[in-house]
Amino acid sequence: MRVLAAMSGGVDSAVAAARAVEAGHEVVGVHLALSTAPGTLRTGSRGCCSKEDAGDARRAADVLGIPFYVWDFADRFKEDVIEDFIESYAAGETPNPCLRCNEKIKFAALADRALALGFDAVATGHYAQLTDGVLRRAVDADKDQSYVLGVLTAAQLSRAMFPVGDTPKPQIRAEAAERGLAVADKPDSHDICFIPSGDTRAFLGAKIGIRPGKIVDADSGEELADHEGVHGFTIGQRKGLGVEGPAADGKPRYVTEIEPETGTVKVGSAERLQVWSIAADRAIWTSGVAPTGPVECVVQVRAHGGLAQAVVEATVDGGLDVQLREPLTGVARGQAVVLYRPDPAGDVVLGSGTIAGTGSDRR
Ligand SMILES: Nc1ncnc2c1ncn2[C@@H]1O[C@H](COP(=O)(O)OP(=O)(O)OP(=O)(O)O)[C@@H](O)[C@H]1O
Repeated sequence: MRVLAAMSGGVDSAVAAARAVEAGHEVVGVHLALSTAPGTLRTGSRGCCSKEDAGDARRAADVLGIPFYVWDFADRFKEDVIEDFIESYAAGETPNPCLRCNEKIKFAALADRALALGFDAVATGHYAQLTDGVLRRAVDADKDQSYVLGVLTAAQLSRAMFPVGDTPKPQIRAEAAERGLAVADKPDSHDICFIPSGDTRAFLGAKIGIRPGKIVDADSGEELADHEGVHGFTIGQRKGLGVEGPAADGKPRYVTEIEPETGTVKVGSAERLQVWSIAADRAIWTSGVAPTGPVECVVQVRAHGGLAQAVVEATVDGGLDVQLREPLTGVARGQAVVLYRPDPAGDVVLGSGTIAGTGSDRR
């Protein structure tokens, strides 16, 4: 096969490319330039956008003896990932930009170009397993990225390869060292690649500006404080509320509701966070076919944790109706609900939807 290896400059994608070569594929490496101003980005740390990362990717490709190119996808990334992220937060949601990047950039724009150039597949260093179109969690549970890949359609999965998903991360580092790849000890990337400071609130504040609103007690309706915009909050957040002390009953307060129209952020007790049902839109079924009846699943509602047994049904408008068998907390609009097969391994991805609403009544 002709395989395009997406090389970030990190250790995982370098080993992924190496394994694709070793498997006998004809491999070409590509680094995506995702920032419109790479020169202004930090050195020393990790992310998607620095010149240093492009150089590391090129050196890895040299070691592997494969052709290497840098493709400029900065405009697409800005439009489809960064702007979507900002708009989603401004609308009171909590988006996951990695998920959007997989859906719109790596396995869409990049894969489309690869296909047009005669490649059969795109290989990445994502930690997930893919066999005969079946997407599964990675062997290394701590590194598993199946959640952010759960948005891929059957067609997108049919041209993807995840060569490192069957191996624990420490082994990948050891393998990189054995292969003479200089990135073997490069630190893992963390957080959001286009916010190198890690300060999401400051990033959003600079982009969205100040949109004042009130923090209100969810029980009494009492106004507790002013805030500078709903983009500073996420469901389940406890710290940084700017509200003095606990509630009257002595219990800590959490963000329980965000109303973007009025700019109201409601805070209340942990019990108010309990969710028993989820409405999602933009459903995707990895098999390519929506089931006709209810399906038993294990659902995951954020990148790390947030797992529960559920019964899921496809809705006529292309969404999902998720009825939980046990309550979940911290379920935010804009995040994905990813569905896993409820067998003991619980590792096969069945599909996903984007969380559009939640309900607190048990059906
Ligand atoms: N700028 C980029 N150019 C090309 N491919 C990229 C880029 N950023 C990410 N990727 C691809 O997407 C995969 C997952 O990205 P993620 O940011 O989660 O990687 P990572 O955990 O830092 O892995 P790595 O060690 O390869 O950087 C990478 O392994 C790589 O294949």
